[in-house]
Amino acid sequence: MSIQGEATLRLLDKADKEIIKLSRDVKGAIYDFQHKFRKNPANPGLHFKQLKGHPRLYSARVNQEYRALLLHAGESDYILVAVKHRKDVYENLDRFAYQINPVSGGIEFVDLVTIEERVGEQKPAGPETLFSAHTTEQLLELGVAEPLLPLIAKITTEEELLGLAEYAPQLTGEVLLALHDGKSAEEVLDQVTAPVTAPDPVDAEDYQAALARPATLVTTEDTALQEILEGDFGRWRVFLHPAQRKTVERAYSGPARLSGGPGTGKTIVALHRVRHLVDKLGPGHGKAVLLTTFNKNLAVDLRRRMLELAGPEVVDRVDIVNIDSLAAKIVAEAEPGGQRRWIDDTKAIMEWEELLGEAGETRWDPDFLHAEWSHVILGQAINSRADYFRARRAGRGRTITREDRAAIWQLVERYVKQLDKKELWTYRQVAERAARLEIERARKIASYEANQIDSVKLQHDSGIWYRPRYRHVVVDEAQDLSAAHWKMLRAMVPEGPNDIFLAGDTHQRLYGNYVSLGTLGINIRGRSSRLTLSYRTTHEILGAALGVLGQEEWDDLDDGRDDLSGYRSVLHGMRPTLRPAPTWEAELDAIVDQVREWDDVAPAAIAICVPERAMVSEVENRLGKAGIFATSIGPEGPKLYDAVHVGTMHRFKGLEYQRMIIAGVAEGLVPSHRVMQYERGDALRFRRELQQARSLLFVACTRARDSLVISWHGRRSRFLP
Ligand SMILES: Nc1ncnc2c1ncn2[C@@H]1O[C@H](COP(=O)(O)OP(=O)(O)OP(=O)(O)O)[C@@H](O)[C@H]1O
Repeated sequence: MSIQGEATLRLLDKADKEIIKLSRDVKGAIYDFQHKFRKNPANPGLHFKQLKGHPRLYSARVNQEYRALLLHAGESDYILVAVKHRKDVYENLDRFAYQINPVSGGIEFVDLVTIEERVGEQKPAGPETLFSAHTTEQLLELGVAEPLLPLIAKITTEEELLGLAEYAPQLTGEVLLALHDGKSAEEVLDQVTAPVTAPDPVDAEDYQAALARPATLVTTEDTALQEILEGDFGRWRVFLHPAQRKTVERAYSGPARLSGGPGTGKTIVALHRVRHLVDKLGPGHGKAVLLTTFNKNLAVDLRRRMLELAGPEVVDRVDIVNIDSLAAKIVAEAEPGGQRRWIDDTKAIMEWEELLGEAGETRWDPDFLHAEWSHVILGQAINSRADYFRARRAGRGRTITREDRAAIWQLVERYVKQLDKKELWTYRQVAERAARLEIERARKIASYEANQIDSVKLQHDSGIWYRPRYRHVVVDEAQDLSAAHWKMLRAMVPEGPNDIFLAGDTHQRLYGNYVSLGTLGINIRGRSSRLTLSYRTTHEILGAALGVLGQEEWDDLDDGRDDLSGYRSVLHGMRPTLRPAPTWEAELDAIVDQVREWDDVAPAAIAICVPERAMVSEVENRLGKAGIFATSIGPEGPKLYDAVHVGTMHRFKGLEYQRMIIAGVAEGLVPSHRVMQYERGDALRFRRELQQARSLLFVACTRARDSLVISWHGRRSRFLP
């Protein structure tokens, strides 16, 4: 083998965990080492040499004491698998093992001594071990790393298992934890192993092929190792789960959808996907990629994370904006100088209240009329009374007569006039208008392409050349977009490979927008994938959160069903605390006590979530009086960072905290009295409202990374176990 010339040096997943713990001096030496090595592995100062009995394993000198362990992956590709003290390398070479996993096809390295130390003192193998019910063949078939089998055979406690999983190859840890959670071998094969199984037969010696597989968890960029050494390391930026990486890099022939429970990394995949698409486009093309989401604060967060992941050059080529701001921009562009203010659904319902009060109308409530107008009339672009008489009212529950329709149409006309007079526009109106403008624009482009003559006229009309707005559209929080949003997006990007990529989870739908993408020209059939491993929340918190969802059925944005089978976590911690209180006052006192008890973490690692807006300031005040700095989360995110965050459940979407208290989880609040008013009457409406209330609590519960307290006063919520 020749080692002349330049080499690549990647870092294997989990090697970072030991490197982070080394002293600053050693880290500095690794920094110099990696530069030298990449330039010329044959540099005599590196003492580069093969380890006895390990044809692919090499050591190289980092400094006088420390050695880097390098796995040769063919040609000039090397993987840094560990940095160790000299004596830990040469004294016991049997401690190291590596392989291409025959199931996943990924490169794996294990240091048996380190893992044994993590597992702790064990009793000799006996019948009482955790995995004695499983045969060696079974474990291997599931993808467990063979060199670890003797150690696995001795594990007797969950603590030992967690110790092993921390340093074992990813798949081994996932499989063992899923078995330990009580899943059958068949379930584990189906839910854990199958999604990361290599599609083609695995050649145990072809390390070059293995290096390219998503199952090989290595850094791809030179900068990653530097970031670890500088202590500025986000694992999400470099070690994608094989299922995540597959989705990031896949070439889709049309629109594709990614689903998955909370914390499975959908946003992370969306970010990586954007970078991947920009890289593939090559130079030029302007801002050819759109990255959009529902909430404004999440769009701000996406920009921050996109910068962190890909740097300003990539970000400059991406439009990152929340969907309603995008629609507003399109409308403003078409109608410059407009004076209108835009209002959200809550304000729009207040406008309905005003109108119904003035009209003395009591047959319908403001919620009902707003939904009828938004979903049936605006949603289907109905412009006349006659069309409304014929309109489909799918999913609206309560049936209405012809006379009802006539009366509703009249009220809607009055309502629209009232908004016009006040120069107001609801976001739904803006979205509909933007969709129509974009559809018109797409039509012009198509006619230009079909008939060159039109181009003269087009240029004449507007003075600009029409071209598609984007080459690729990537959507996060897709479950909350409305039909009008999708119509607008569909028109913004020409149909073709990788045109639209959407990530979302219908279990987290908070804004009542139910769509069928197929009917909106977005055909995702055959291009759907799902993530199942949560990186955020512990197994114990996930269990409680799933309990909140009950036995409801959930859609897949496309007339099919979605579920959370296989949704799991490899993180373990305390069970959530369920804490009743006699009164709201007592609950507030308990919040203060709990936050005081959590003085081992920074205030901003703690959040308190409540069902109603008025409760936010009450919590904030009470904490303030107790000398605890607290801040509320507004529409644009938290007002301050170095404080305990307090907000309503809606505000927590997409966020995460180490410790969380969800307070006020009582009947009448969760679900609210407003929801319960539909119990007698509109059955479909009631079901949907109840489902949405469940989703809201589910979202809140899944924001917690490792501690969750749920409290209530009065009667506990029906959603709690
Ligand atoms: N491959 C990974 N390696 C390390 N951390 C990861 C990885 N993927 C995701 N994470 C972390 O898991 C957490 C959740 O990720 P993300 O926000 O993308 O999940 P999500 O599926 O979008 O969640 P939600 O549906 O709740 O919004 C984040 O802290 C993220 O950094």
